[in-house]
Amino acid sequence: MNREEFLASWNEKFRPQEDGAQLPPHHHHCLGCGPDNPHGHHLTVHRRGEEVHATHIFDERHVGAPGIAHGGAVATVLDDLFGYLLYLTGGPAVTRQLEVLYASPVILGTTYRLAARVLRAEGRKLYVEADMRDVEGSLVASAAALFLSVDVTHFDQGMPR
Ligand SMILES: CCCCCCCC/C=C\CCCCCCCC(=O)SCCNC(=O)CCNC(=O)[C@H](O)C(C)(C)COP(=O)(O)OP(=O)(O)OC[C@H]1O[C@@H](n2cnc3c(N)ncnc32)[C@H](O)[C@@H]1OP(=O)(O)O
Repeated sequence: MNREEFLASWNEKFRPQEDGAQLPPHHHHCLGCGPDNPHGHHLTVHRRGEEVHATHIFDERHVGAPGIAHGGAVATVLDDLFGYLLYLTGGPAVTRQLEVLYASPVILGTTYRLAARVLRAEGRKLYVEADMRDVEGSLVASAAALFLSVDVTHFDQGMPR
């Protein structure tokens, strides 16, 4: 994707999103949510009020201990979910710090429900939190993160030269 395409898709993504709307992937190859990434989680995320929600099933591509999701894969999904809050706050930001609490093993092939929300915004800083629960509602993981808002030129660093 070149810079012009990037900017065009950016403006489209950051339009206001109605409550209940399915939110667009960060981009088509995003590890968390890109539909065209064969290694990815293909996260599908909706706006629910001032939160973002997703349902996810980890599979053998995400294995750590046998039958259990790798902690890095769980962190990927939580971090990517945070990235969807940016559609509600209205501008780009990136993860500066991420803390994950692993409350119980995340079992492959099992449905989990995730939700994330903004706790507070202070200038460029966005403090966010998320939780992941089993279908009975028990907490299996939670995360807290600091995102820092960036100008779109931040992403020039990854553009092909
Ligand atoms: C190609 C396609 C396109 C299509 C379009 C879609 C693309 C979508 C892309 C993006 C959308 C989101 C996608 C989400 C995906 C999931 C999230 C990720 O995986 S993000 C990737 C991982 N993260 C990084 O790669 C960041 C790497 N880090 C950096 O680049 C820098 O560190 C950065 C930009 C985050 C900050 O650098 P500074 O130089 O701007 O900031 P300083 O000056 O160090 O700090 C700013 C303020 O923050 C405070 N601060 C810093 N750390 C703090 C901390 N731990 N606690 C409290 N305050 C802290 C500082 O004290 C300072 O505060 P004072 O302004 O002085 O008041």
